Amino acid sequence: MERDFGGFKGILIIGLGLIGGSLALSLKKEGYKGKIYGYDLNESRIKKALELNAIDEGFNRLENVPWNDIDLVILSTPVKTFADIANKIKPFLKDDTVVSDVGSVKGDLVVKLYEILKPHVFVGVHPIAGTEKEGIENAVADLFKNARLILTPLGEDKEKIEKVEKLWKDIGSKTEVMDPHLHDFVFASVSHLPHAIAFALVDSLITLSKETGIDLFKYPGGGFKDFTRIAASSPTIWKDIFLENKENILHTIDVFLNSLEKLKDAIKEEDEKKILEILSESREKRLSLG
Ligand SMILES: NC(=O)c1ccc[n+]([C@@H]2O[C@H](COP(=O)([O-])OP(=O)(O)OC[C@H]3O[C@@H](n4cnc5c(N)ncnc54)[C@H](O)[C@@H]3O)[C@@H](O)[C@H]2O)c1
Ligand SMILES: O=C(O)C(=O)C[C@]1(C(=O)O)C=C[C@@H](O)C=C1
Repeated sequence: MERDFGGFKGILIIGLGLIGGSLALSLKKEGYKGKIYGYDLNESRIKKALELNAIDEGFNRLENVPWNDIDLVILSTPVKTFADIANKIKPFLKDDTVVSDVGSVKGDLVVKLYEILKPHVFVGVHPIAGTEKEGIENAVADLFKNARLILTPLGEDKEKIEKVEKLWKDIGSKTEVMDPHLHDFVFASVSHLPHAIAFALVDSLITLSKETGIDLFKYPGGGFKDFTRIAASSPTIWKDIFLENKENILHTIDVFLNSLEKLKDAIKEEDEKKILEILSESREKRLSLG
């Protein structure tokens, strides 16, 4: 099929961070011929995006954006800013302009965005790719190649939804449609909980270091570093994700605490059979992931 990136002629990326920047670089690298505009509150991000040739023009005031040239807007800021941005851009949008996002939370948030933005079409998107780094200075042009991408569309405008899907397919993503609330349970489990645990694990070592006066951070080997890479992620991005997907995250944390208690009890009781059972089952599951 022809690579037309959904046929969009002008794309505005709001938030020139790791993900917005990587999307702009991917589009350029894969041969997107339309114009890419960037908007960010942080002027240094705009400057960097222009230096990297990730965008054609950059703005830090919405009034200055050439709205008549834009038929797709992609929100790529922290998720708790989305509703406010949607309200602010709505008066500027052309009738047929589509709004989409890359946020890590969908659920009630995309329902809210759909309501704010209608009659414009809003298509929720979540690329399952990223790193612990932030900002366009750390953007990666191949980030979305062969990566899973979840679409959580609402409404009936199949044509516009397919255009958004085509754009991501043309930069190499493997797309899949999911109910937005199911999405939030799934990614609370496989992404948000691991981040919460990684942050909490580092916090535990801070506490133990303070309690003992021993700087435990002098000693980590590969295990601790592998396990906690994601605790170096942006606090602002993750604060917003935790709050916006609160109920699912609270539930997954409870389940995790139960698992930890189960292991703790087996260790306390020196129940070798139980310990082996827990570790073997987990190991097998982890090995099956490759
Ligand atoms: N980092 C990941 O691994 C990852 C993966 C998939 C999806 N996401 C999602 O992508 C989105 C962006 O994350 P990121 O990692 O690129 O973050 P980032 O911190 O690298 O970039 C966010 C950018 O948004 C800008 N910004 C913040 N508030 C703004 C506002 N109100 N108006 C305009 N610009 C504003 C910041 O200046 C920054 O340049 C988030 O919604 C996040 O949940 C992140
Ligand atoms: O690899 C990482 O650093 C990531 O955290 C990427 C990751 C993930 O949890 O897998 C983080 C948030 C997203 O919304 C999607 C992907």
